Amino acid sequence: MIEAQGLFKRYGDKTAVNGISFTVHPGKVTGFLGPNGAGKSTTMRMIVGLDTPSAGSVSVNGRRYAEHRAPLREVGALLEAKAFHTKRSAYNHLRAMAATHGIPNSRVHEVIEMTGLGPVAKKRVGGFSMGMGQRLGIAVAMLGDPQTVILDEPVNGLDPEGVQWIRHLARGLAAEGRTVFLSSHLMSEMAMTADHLIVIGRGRIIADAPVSEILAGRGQLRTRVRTDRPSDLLAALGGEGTTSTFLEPDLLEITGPDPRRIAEAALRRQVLVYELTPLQASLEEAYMELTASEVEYSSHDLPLGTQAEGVPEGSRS
Ligand SMILES: Nc1ncnc2c1ncn2[C@@H]1O[C@H](COP(=O)(O)OP(=O)(O)OP(=O)(O)O)[C@@H](O)[C@H]1O
Repeated sequence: MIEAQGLFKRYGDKTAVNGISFTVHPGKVTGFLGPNGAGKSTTMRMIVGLDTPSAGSVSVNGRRYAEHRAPLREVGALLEAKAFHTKRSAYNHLRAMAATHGIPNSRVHEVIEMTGLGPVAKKRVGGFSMGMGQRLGIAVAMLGDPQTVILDEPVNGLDPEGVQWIRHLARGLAAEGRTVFLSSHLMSEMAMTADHLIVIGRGRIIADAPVSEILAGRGQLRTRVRTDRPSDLLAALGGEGTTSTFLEPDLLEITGPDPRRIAEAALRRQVLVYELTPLQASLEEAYMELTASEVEYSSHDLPLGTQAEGVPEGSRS
């Protein structure tokens, strides 16, 4: 279990994490979602003691990371690009890590097996593809057989097979009762992997709820309605809480009332309706709606003519 209380981090005059409190529970995959620069990596670094909070605290299984006698056995983390000794083989790298933490060599073989590194374990890490490097990072994280696993943007740069592998791994670890905390800036990815989402924007939490709840609560009800008497149907619905757009002369998109209310109004007014399609807010729509005002920079903020160029400072991934 990870518990953050009023966690705050400032770099100079930049507030990266703005007093957030949350709990990440065992037995589930919790997604940590937010646009670039939202404060995800900073929060994760504070969890594993790589950054010191400016205020507030964060604990893993009731203690701060540094207070654990064998932190590697408590928390395994994959954080951003790793600095491996590129001349060493994956096997030797893992063996050295295990040795310094009093972890038996048998565990090295287990994590190599678990991460599918077997065929390349004796090869130099310098020649590894991004996917293999990512697997090695995860093997390191799993070395201490930790109860809590933290992976920062684990699918970044992975091919579809690698993405699926991460998804299965995360779900499998949660099914074993571990606490799994994964960050991403992709809602579509998180929705397929996570049970619970903590959404962060500009250093603040903007949602903390089960994935299903976030989706259900977001996005207004929209229904596509085809009728040859659209004006009569709209009149029957009454104006309040209803907005409509004509897509074609006989096709409306109605926002507000649910499809049943629309059908009832049509029946009352004897209006023939020959299409009635509920439109669900997509995951990305729900996410965009949640974070709309929270992105550090959006393309609308840039001067005209520069919108497709460059990545503004602070919005790196
Ligand atoms: N060492 C640092 N010094 C100064 N500012 C920093 C530092 N680390 C992060 N920041 C700033 O803090 C904010 C939060 O950054 P952070 O990397 O935590 O966001 P993130 O959500 O992980 O973003 P991304 O998805 O782009 O990795 C950003 O504005 C970033 O520029």
